[in-house]
Amino acid sequence: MKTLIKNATAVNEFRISETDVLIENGMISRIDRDIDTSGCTVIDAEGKYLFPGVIDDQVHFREPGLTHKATIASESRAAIAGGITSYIEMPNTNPQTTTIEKLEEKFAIAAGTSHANYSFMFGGTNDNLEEVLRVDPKSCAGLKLFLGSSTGNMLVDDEKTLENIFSSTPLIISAHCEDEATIKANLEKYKAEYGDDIPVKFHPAIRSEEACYLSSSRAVALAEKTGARLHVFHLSTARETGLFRNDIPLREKKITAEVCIHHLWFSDEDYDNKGTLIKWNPAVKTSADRKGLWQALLDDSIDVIATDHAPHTLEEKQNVYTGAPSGGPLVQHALTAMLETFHQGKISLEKMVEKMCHNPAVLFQISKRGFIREGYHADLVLADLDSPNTVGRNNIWYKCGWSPFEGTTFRSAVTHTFVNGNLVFDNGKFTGGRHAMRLEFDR
Ligand SMILES: NC(=O)N[C@@H](CC(=O)O)C(=O)O
Repeated sequence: MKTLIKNATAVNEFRISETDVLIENGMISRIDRDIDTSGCTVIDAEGKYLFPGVIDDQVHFREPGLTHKATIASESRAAIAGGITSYIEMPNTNPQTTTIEKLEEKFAIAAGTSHANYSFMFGGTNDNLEEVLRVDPKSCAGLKLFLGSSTGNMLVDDEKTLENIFSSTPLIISAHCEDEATIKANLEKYKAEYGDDIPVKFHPAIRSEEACYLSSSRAVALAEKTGARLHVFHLSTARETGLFRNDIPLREKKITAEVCIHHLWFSDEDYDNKGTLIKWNPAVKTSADRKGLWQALLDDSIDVIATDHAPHTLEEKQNVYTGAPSGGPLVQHALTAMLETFHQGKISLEKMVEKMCHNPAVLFQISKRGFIREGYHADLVLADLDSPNTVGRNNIWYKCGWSPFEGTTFRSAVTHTFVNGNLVFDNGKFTGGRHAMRLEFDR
């Protein structure tokens, strides 16, 4: 079967050009103008933008064990509606992904239910170093370390263990960096004044800039000392961005950084209106922090944009501060939110594609994805940049049924998503059928 995407405006490898793209056997077989339509299913992409499928390097899909919040099936479906065709999922499930057996169980669930291409992070703990060292770097995306506590109680705080992990694993270490002692001391201070019902606007004072900087700078120093390959997840402060280099190409970096949609979009001015719905770890901080993150993204100190998609039920989120879990769902709206920032003049389409599609593939050495290239898997997204739509409960695909963007009108819409050459999302409808594959790595 041949599919031909006709007259698209492709954004790829720092160029924008009019082109046709021919798909055969799940792969991109030709990129050219005026490709012959005979024998092809033709997708008219006139006036639409074509991007490589987005690769999200940090999601929590809650399976196994937390399926009242989300499942691999439900969230990967929301992901393809949002143009995300591949994802890397985190180990803070129940049971945690801290043995090779548990890792393979997750791969089995994804093989049977995922709508988008998948891989997983192995979880490091204070006491599973031996198992970490058994993980084949080709078998999964990398090693996740929670250097600050968050959903799922996976804090790694034993200094000796950390140093051992950093100096011995060949895996890419992806770290959640927030200093636990600082957070605890801050929390006690606010609890003394407010009890459990702390106004959520103090979340960034509790999970403070200092907590982030202390932990990120320690992780970076440890990586420099040991030669470990470190990727710092979800930077949330301007100050942390100074820890990362932008004078060498990504392929040569041993220490890299990610920023998430919510830290680029929201600021502490939004707590009054959104409350615990925008309670994330690390916390959304000041507008000056947001500005610093944008600057670091554009000057390449930050390499990747991700979601940290972390759904909880609305009921859970509506608890008072200490009981409301941190995290929120984002995969369906990440690309349209970034396209909105393009409309606002904050980023070029080429840069957006670099940070959401190319760089996650390069950074994790994902085989044949992340670019529109002949011989690559046909993971592709078409978007209409002039199709205003408002996020509301009637058009949200997350199992939890809510979004921090509710009420927001985006000017752009994802119209078509292809996973491995198959049209899986077509003008607001899922076509049925699953065509996802396990991600492979060129390591
Ligand atoms: N980001 C969050 O606030 N929450 C995440 C965990 C995490 O990444 O910290 C979750 O799994 O709920």
